[in-house]
Amino acid sequence: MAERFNFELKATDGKARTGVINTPRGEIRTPAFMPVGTAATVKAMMPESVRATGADILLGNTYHLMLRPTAERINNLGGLHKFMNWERPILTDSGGFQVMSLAGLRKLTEKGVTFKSHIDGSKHELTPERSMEIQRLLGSDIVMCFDECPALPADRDRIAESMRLSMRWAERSKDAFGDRPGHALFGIQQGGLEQDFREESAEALQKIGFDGYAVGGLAVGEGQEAMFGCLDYAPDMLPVDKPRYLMGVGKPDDIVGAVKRGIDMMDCVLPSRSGRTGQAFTRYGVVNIKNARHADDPRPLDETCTCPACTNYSRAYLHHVFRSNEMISGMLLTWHNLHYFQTIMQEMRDAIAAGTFDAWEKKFHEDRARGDI
Ligand SMILES: CO[C@@H]1O[C@H](CNc2nc3cc4c(=O)[nH]c(N)nc4cc3[nH]2)[C@@H](O)[C@H]1O
Ligand SMILES: [Zn+2]
Repeated sequence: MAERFNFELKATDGKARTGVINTPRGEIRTPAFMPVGTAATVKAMMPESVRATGADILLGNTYHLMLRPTAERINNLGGLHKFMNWERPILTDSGGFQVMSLAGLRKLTEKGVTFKSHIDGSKHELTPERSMEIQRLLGSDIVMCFDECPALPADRDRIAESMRLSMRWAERSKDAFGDRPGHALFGIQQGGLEQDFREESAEALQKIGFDGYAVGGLAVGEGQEAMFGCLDYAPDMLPVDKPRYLMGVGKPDDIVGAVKRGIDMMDCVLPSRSGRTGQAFTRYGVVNIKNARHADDPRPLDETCTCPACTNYSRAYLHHVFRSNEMISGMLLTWHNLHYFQTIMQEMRDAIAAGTFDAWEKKFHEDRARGDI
C-alpha cells in the first residue's frame, strides 16, 4: 500500500494516457470512471457489487452528507469508508456545485455561500475552510477545492469574475487543507468556454500547487460539441504528470472523447440514474427496456456483456420487472450500466497501452451505429 499519493503514467497514445494513481487505500487505474455514491451509497448497489463492476474509486458529496447525516456524525462513527463499507479510495466533491443546483435561498459572497437545505429548509454555510473540514471529517482520500461553477451560457465578465473568485477560494482551500500525507487535494480549473480564462485559471492553480487538477465548469448544458471544443485545449494547460479529472461526465461517447483529449478521471450519475429508469447502455447503443418490443425477447440485454443481468436474465424478464416496478429492476440495470462503463474504461486502458486507441475508438462508434438493438 502506498503511504503517499502518486500518479504513474504508464503509456500514451496520441493525447490519450493510461496509468495508475497509488493511494494508501489502493490503486486507481486510469483512465478511471467513478460511480457516484452521493448520500453514502451508490443507489441500488451493494458496495461489493460496485467493486465487482470494476470500480477502483467512488464519489461522495459534501453537500448531501453535511445536511444528512452530517459530517460530524459520520466522523464519530469512524468515517465515510467504514460508514458505507467501502474501504477503497473515495473522492468527495466540495459542495459548491451542488448548492447552486439543489439548495434554496442561496447568498454568494467573497466568504462563501449561505443556503437553505433542500431537505428541511435549515440554514447552512459553506466556505473553502468549512468544505475542507467536512471532507476531512468524512475521511475523503481525494478532496476537491471549494469553487463556484457558473451556469452556462454566461457573459465573459460573469465567467471571469466567477473564475477569479474560485481561484481565491482555491488558495484558501489549500491553506485550510494543510499537509495530509496519503490524502490529495485537487484544484478545479474554471473559465467557461473562454480559452484565455481557462489559461489564466490553469496558471493560477499551478502557482498554488495541487496533487491533481480537475476541469470544472463543463457538463452544465453546453452540449458535446462545445465541451469537446474546450477539451481540445483545456487539459493541455494542466500539468502533464498529475491526474486530470473531468467533472460530471458523461455519456459513453462523451467519456471516449474526453479520454481521447487527455482526461484521466471522470464521474457521472448517468449510468446509475438511468439504470433506475430502465435505460440500458450497451455496446450497440441505448436500450429502453420498458419498451413493449422487449416483452417476449429471450435474448440478454447485450450478448457481449458478462454482468449478472446479461448472464442470468432475458430482456423479457427485465422488461417485466420494470413494468411491475420491482426493486430488482433498478438493481440489475444499474449493475449492468456500471459494468458496461467499466468495461469500456478497461478496453480503453488496454488500447492506449497497446497503441491501438484509434482503432478501438473506430470500432466503438461502428458498433453503436448498428442500431438493430
Ligand atoms: C450529466 O449529469 C448531470 O449534469 C451534472 C453533471 N455535470 C457536472 N458538471 C460539474 C462541474 C463541477 C464544477 O465545476 N465544480 C465542482 N466542484 N463540481 C462540479 C460537478 C459537476 N457535475 C449532474 O449534476 C447531472 O445533473
Ligand atoms: Zn450486462
